[in-house]
Amino acid sequence: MKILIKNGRIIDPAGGTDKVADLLLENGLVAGINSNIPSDKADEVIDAEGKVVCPGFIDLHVHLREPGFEGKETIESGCKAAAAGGFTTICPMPNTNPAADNLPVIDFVRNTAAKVSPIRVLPIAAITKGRKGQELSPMGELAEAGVAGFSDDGDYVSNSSMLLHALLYSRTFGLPVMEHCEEPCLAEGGVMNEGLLACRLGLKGIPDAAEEIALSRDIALAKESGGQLHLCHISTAGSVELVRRAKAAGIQVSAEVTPHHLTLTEAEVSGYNTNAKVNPPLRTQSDIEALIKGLKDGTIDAIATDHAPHTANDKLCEFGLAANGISGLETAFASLMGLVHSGSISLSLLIEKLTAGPRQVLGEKHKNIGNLKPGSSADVVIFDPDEEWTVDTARFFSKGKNTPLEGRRLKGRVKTTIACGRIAYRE
Ligand SMILES: NC(=O)N[C@@H](CC(=O)O)C(=O)O
Repeated sequence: MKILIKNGRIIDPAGGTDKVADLLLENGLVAGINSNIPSDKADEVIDAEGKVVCPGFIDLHVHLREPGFEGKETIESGCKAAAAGGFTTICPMPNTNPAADNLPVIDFVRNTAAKVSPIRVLPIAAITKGRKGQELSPMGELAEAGVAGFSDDGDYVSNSSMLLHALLYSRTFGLPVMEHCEEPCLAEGGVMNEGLLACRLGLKGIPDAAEEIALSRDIALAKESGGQLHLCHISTAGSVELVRRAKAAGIQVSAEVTPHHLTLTEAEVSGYNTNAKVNPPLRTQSDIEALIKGLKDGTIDAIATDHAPHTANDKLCEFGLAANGISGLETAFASLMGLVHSGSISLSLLIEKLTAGPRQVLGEKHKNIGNLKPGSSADVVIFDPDEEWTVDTARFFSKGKNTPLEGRRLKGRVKTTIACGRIAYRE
């Protein structure tokens, strides 16, 4: 099977490419980039004039909810949503029921994905059994089975000795330990960012310190162990500075930020909108500025959606009782394009943080994704950077309609997603 993508602006940050040319995909791999590749060579020709062609996006952090919470999302609905969002590789988190802390659950996720998913699914296994923080999961067995990393996401591994050992083991596996940094005593009962607005709304806040204390301890443990620490969804200016200093000191640490923490502030919560309730909470404009600076100077390695779908009932309730999370796969790219259109970041930086950046966190084993070098996996997204559209959750592939972006105009639209040389999504 040969697919020829003609006359697109090909941007591949890993290969330093940014030019108008043709891209040929053959037998699931990138065959080459050239000008005027003859069309008769291809089974399918896609006209990409005026569009951008880049490596398929990689999302280090999604919640697919299956097994256990199929009312919120299934592997099939989540993977279709991902493909529609331009993602060709996603890493589902293990906070399912049962938790993905053992081989049968990991196998179930992988086998189901193999049957129903148009894109690549690289599951993350739990750090501790049942994500309870008491006893390590069989990390060696899970690593051998090919999981992409370890995380108790949704919960912080409070026991320092437990996390130290997980980091020590991660060294032998060459896999990231992905931490949800939240000091539970400080965060307890909090439902939004701590500050004046929380006071005015009468809601209990979560202070920056809850994230920063947790993250500081984790950095100390990464230094102690030499393990590969990855910090999930960092959200405060203080966290950016702590990661910056850790990297400068040579500690092996990487970090991700979500599209919502880069584009939305706590003001979204003003009308007690439960669709803006998320963990970590939406913060302030100065946090956004620090996070963008962190993307630009390399402190933050990747943008990850933390796609957290919930049912309508999970959100149709008092603010304090509503579930945390934003369904993000289908709006991530376009909402981030807002940062490009406003001049806050460049298009190539955005693409880098959705492709080469997360690829690096996954390690050498996955070096054939996140770039368009010949021989790499034929994972490609074609998008129109200027097309405007209105978010309509009724049209989401995701079962999770929980987004504060409903009805918003966004600029930038995914047109075609190709994963492993096959069309995964076409508008
Ligand atoms: N990010 C979220 O707001 N929610 C996550 C878990 C979590 O990180 O709290 C979820 O699984 O729903």
